[in-house]
This record gives sequence, structure tokens and C-alpha cells, in this order.
Amino acid sequence: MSDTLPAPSTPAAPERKVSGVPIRLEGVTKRYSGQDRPAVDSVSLDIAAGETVMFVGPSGCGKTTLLKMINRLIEPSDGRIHLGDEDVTSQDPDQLRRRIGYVIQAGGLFPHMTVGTNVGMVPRMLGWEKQRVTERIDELLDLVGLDPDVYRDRYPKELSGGQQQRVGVARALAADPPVLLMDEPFGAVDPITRQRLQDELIRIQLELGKTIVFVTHDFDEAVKLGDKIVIFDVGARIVQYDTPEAILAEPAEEYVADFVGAGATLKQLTLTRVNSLELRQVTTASVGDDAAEAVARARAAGDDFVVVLDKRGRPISWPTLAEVSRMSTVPPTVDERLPVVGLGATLNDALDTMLAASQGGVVVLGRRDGMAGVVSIEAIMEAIQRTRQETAG
Ligand SMILES: Nc1ncnc2c1ncn2[C@@H]1O[C@H](COP(=O)(O)OP(=O)(O)OP(=O)(O)O)[C@@H](O)[C@H]1O
Repeated sequence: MSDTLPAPSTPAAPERKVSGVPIRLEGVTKRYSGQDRPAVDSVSLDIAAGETVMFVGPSGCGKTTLLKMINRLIEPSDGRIHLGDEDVTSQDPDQLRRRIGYVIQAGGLFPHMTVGTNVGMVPRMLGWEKQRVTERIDELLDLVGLDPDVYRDRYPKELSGGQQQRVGVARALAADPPVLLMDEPFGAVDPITRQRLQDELIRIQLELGKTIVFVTHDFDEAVKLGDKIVIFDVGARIVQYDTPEAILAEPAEEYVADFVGAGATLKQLTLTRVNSLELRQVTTASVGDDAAEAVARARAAGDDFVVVLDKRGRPISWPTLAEVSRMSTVPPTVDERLPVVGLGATLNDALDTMLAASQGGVVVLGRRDGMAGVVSIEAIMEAIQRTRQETAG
């Protein structure tokens, strides 16, 4: 169909791995019985392989209905849906859903099954060998930042909300589907956990390059996570489909400008990520290292604290040199309030995290939660100044 809204081109996208497939919607419509107007009225949309596309719009505009038609949890009344080269509109929905991961709020885990059983469900249904399922469970828990030995045999109620959500993502990825649908997945967790989960998703997506369609109520979340954003109005009418940068710079209609909000200039900060700043490299020490030696190294480097790494290389605390000097070896104490963000975190996220922890800096996590460096509040303030000058000029 020639009037399908094409996927806008991404400006100078860095080379990324792509394991997803394109999604093409043609005239997709849903009429619920007893309603005068269709909930989704002839939507045509192209989503490029490996991109994250965010659906935003007012409550009741049809976002969830449209999302659920992609994996046919809701049957379209009209229109066609293609995954890659394949028209899947009349494919068996059960078959289809094995190729499309689905993540909902609070993870949607089965409470009577362990974490491992939840994650391994689809591979088992697909008839994978037991050994392969077991290996896949551990690989995925590791991918979403949960130690398999600690979490594999727990039940969902023994996990925090954020951990349940991570398991939900692991489960959706289990059979390596090319497409991931996410319906307000991070809506039920506190702001700091939400930010961590967003960072994790950015990291995972850089590694995997799935095609992700993500419904959210939070425009900042859309700006942060989306390669593209679709702004819908009633009946899932597409008002604008573009990159976050383009939508912020040039809202298509007054309606979009209202939706984006008055703080559009400030929202540009949501577009600036921690990985665009120069991270400070600080002295690290491993649990059990000689404390005096760690202190000497830190002094020589001009640091007044040491970042302590656990046996997997993940930061667990950042004691001052005075604190370390009182010990003989570097202690295994985990500082629950250690402010950490991922490389994909925005400057807003980093500031929020510092404020929540009453600290003047954050530890930045890189691949598999290892340390990438430290960002201070001063570095963020400088970046904010620069952004403001650029936006004003
Ligand atoms: N099962 C159903 N039967 C009848 N009408 C429905 C059904 N599900 C949704 N609707 C209606 O279809 C419209 C779109 O609903 P949908 O849940 O897709 O919107 P949404 O944009 O996802 O909303 P929200 O942001 O509040 O989740 C709404 O008017 C809703 O009342």
C-alpha cells in the first residue's frame, strides 16, 4: 500500500547490531462491538528493523489496542500486519507469539513458578533440550543483571518490583524473538528503579538490536528510549512519527506541542546521555585487597575515595580513604545507597540519582554492570550550561 507512513530516517545512526525484523502495518483497524468509532482507525505504519519505537498519546487513544494487534492478543477487524517479508495477519496466533516477546507492567510472571521456570517457559514449549534451556536461563538472567545462582530458584514474590521486571524482560527474550512488544513495562516501579531499568534496556538493545514497540505514558521515557516516537490522537490517528530530536524541535501540530510540554528546551537534557560526557577514571579496589595498598594508589592518583568492586567486577561501595585506612583489607560491605546509573542514562537521571542519594557524583556502569567511570555534579552542570548555550544560540 503506497500510503503507509514510512519509517523516518535516523540521522547518522552509529553502526548497530540488528537482530530484529521490520514491522509493517497497513490500514490496521479495530472496531469493538457496541462502540460507534473504531478504537484504532486504519493505521498504516512502517517500523524499521532493530529500532525502538515508542507509542505515546492520551489515555484511551488506542495505543494498547494497536500494540496487542501486532501479536494478535487482539484480532484486527481490518488491515494487514507484516513481520519482515511475511504477512502474519492470518498466521496462527500461538505460533506468532513465539516469535514476539511481550513484556507488561510488573513483569506478568507466574507466581507459582520459579524465576528459572518462568524464563525457560517458551524455549520448553518450543521443545528445546533440557540442557539448552538451563544454559539459556542463566545467560538471560546474566544479561538482565541478575546473578543466576542467587535468583534462578526464587519465586517472583521473593523479588523486588524492579527485579521482577528484569525477569519479565529475560522471559520475553528467551527464544530470541526478533520483535519485542512492551506495554508500559516500567509503569509500576519507583522513579530510580525505573531509570535503572530504562538504562538496562538501552544496554540490552545495543547488544541485541531487536525491533521494539513500547507503549508509555511518560514523554520523557519516550525521548530517552526511542529511536522514533509515534504520537497518537483518538482512534490511534498518527499525529507525528519522527525522532525525539525532531519532535522536540518541531512539534507537528499544536496538539503535539501541548503534549511535549512547555519545558521542551529543558527536555533537551533528556536527550543528553551520560556516555557523551568524559567519565572520570577513579581508583578501584577489589574486595579482600590490601587496604593500605589501595589507599596508597588512590593518594598517588589524587583520589579521595576508592570504588570497591565485587568478585564479578561490579561496584558495591565508594568509601573515603579515611574509611579504608581503618581496615586491613578492602571490605565486602554493599552500600545500598551507592548512586549508580548506566551509560545510557540521561543527565536528568544522573542528577535525580545524586539528589536521591545526597551525593555529589554517580558511578557509571558499563557492560554487564562493570564500572565505566564516575561523573561529578560539576561535570553535569557544565554540560547543562553548554546545552543551554547551544539551544539559545
Ligand atoms: N475490550 C474492549 N472492549 C471495548 N472497548 C475497548 C476494549 N478495550 C479497549 N476499548 C476501548 O478502546 C479505546 C482504546 O483503548 P486502549 O486501551 O487501546 O487505549 P490506550 O491508548 O492504550 O489507553 P491507556 O493509555 O489508558 O492505556 C478506548 O476507548 C477503550 O475504552
